[in-house]
Amino acid sequence: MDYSLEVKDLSKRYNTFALNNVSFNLKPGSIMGFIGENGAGKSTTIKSILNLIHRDHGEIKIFGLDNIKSEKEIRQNIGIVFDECRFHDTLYAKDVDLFLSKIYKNWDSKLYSHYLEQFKLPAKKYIKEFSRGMKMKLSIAAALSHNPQLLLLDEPTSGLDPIVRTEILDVFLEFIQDEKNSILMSSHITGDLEKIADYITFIHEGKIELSESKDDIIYSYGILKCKQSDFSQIDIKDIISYRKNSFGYEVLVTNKAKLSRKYPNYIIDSASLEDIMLFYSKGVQKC
Ligand SMILES: Nc1ncnc2c1ncn2[C@@H]1O[C@H](COP(=O)(O)OP(=O)(O)OP(=O)(O)O)[C@@H](O)[C@H]1O
Repeated sequence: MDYSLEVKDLSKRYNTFALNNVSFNLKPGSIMGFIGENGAGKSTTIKSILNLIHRDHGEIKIFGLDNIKSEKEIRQNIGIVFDECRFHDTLYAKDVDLFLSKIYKNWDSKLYSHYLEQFKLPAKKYIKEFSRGMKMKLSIAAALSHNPQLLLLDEPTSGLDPIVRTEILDVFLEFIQDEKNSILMSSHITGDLEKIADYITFIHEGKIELSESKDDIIYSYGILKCKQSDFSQIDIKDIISYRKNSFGYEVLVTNKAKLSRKYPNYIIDSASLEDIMLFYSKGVQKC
């Protein structure tokens, strides 16, 4: 199996929004960060992958199987975490064990207890008395304890402090160590993805702008800075997007190394994932 997840030409139209031929692939043994501004289409894509919403067009394969025809079989092998805890407030963490053992064939109560211990979650305390961080850790413990091969995570670390986030990111890194498992994780915390993701897929207004190795993106993208009077010297073909400020222009470019030679008089700084998102969202796009 070449890919754990293949999304091809996925389209979905709502009244005022459309996913437009979304395509990307996720390799086993890797983490893909799924980024984009609010309303870009991340959750709509993840819900389509899980067949929670009806798509208009496209094909989705998970472990090489069609996500609709083989939904039941696939679900047994996927761990899901949304940004809200899906367990009822009046349950104890230990009740989740009983409940999910009836749903998942490969449910591993020992592994679940191990995660409760690792995350310092009390087995006998109402979930309504858990903090947000505790609820997220409970969701992650539950998502991992039926030994899935794919984790689909929609903002799993939102609203959590850096210590809890680091703890959770370590668990995700451990999860993919066997080279069979993989993770698709949407997040606005691009710094987290810079730490753990192997690939980044960036969606903007329902369209995939890039889906590449994180290292290639960080190596290739840059921000060229020039004075207002020099802006016309920049070849329009080299401009992805630009922003004007009081000092001059900032231009998002790719192929930083080549352009540093082409424009030796201008500074080209490295671009972070946040910069890239910002330029696509707030900059003026030229090509
Ligand atoms: N059931 C629905 N009916 C109509 N429009 C919807 C529905 N669900 C989502 N949308 C719209 O689709 C667009 C994309 O929403 P989506 O939740 O996929 O974005 P997102 O990238 O996950 O955003 P966020 O980062 O804020 O979670 C938004 O404009 C949203 O209003």
